[in-house]
Amino acid sequence: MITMKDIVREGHPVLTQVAKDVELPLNENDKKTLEEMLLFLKNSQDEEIAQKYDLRAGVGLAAPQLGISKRMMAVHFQDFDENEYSYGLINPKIVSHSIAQTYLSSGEGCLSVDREVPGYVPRYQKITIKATDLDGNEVKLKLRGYAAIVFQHELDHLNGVMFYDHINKQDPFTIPENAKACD
Ligand SMILES: O=C(O)C[C@@H](Cc1ccccc1)[C@H](O)SCc1ccccc1
Ligand code: NI
Repeated sequence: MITMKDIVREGHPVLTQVAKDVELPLNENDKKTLEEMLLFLKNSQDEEIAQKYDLRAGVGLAAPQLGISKRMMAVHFQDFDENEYSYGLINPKIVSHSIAQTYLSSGEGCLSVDREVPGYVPRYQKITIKATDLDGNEVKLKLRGYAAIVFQHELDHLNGVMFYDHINKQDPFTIPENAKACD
């Protein structure tokens, strides 16, 4: 099972590389890795398991965070309207997005960053993502608000971008242009 020792931390070059497309159909090794990533998120949100294995709660995980420079990501969370999202995705891409932006008023964190980095992280308010899921099906997801933020955070990892790269250097708490807080 994946634990925190398997998650690479900032400074590791893989976190700033653009990950490579994954060959389809998924080979056994990549499928196992992606299933393990989804299981890690579920374990990290289970109080007993998280305490037993000292896991930091996570709602998303990207393969580069395991030192694997491949375009695979997992998400497991409920949004503020209790819609559930639980996916292992391969070669995800944003096919359309709003001009309007959003952000979390609490800022963002990252399982690969062992420090607080205060500031607003501007993200698209609405995105449409296309990807292949763990069963080999093409999925098209229309996301907004918190769900859009989580997916964009993970997609950034596939492009070697960290959440703090988006924070305004002059004033971290500048409200992003045409943006509304999502929480
Ligand atoms: O490091 C990661 O990629 C996982 C992040 C994803 C994330 C961070 C901020 C905002 C949206 C997604 C972790 O989930 S950070 C810990 C966390 C846990 C619960 C809720 C939000 C953030
Ligand atoms: Ni992260």
